[in-house]
Amino acid sequence: MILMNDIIREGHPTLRERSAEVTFPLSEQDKQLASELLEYVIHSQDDAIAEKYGLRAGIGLAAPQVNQPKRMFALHIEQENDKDLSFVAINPRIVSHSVEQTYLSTGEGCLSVDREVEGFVPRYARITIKAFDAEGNEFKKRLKGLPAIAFQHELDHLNGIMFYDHIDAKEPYKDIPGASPFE
Ligand SMILES: O=CN(O)CCNC(=O)c1cccc(Cl)c1Cl
Ligand code: NI
Repeated sequence: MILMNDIIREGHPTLRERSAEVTFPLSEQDKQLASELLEYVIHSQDDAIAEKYGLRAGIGLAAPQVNQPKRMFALHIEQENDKDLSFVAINPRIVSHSVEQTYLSTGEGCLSVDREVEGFVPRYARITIKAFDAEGNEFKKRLKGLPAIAFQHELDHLNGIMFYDHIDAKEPYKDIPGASPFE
């Protein structure tokens, strides 16, 4: 299982690389990686397991964060209407997006960043994505709210982008035109 000391931190060059497309059928290693990424985010949100293994909570985890520069990440977001969002996205891409932007009013955090970086991170408010599952089946989703924000945070990791790259250093809380905050 993935533990905190498997997660690389800012300064490690892999975090600034563009990850490579995954080829199908997945190798056994890539299948294992995909399931371990999802397992990490699920475990990290279980207080008992997180405490037992010293896991810092996350709603997503990208392969480059465990020094595997491959285009895959996992998301696990429990939603009120218990329509949990829980999946691995392989070779993910945004196929369309709203003009409207949003941002998390609390800002974003990252397991690869051992410090608070304050400020609004502008994200597309709504996105249509396509990706493959571990069996090679392509799927399409329309996301908004936290799922949309998290998907963009993870996709950035596959392109060597960190969340704070989007924060206006001079005015971290600068109003983002036409954006409604996601509270
Ligand atoms: O790349 C994934 N991580 O670094 C996991 C830790 N960060 C989070 O769970 C997190 C926290 C706040 C906002 C967003 Cl969008 C995300 Cl993703
Ligand atoms: Ni991150």
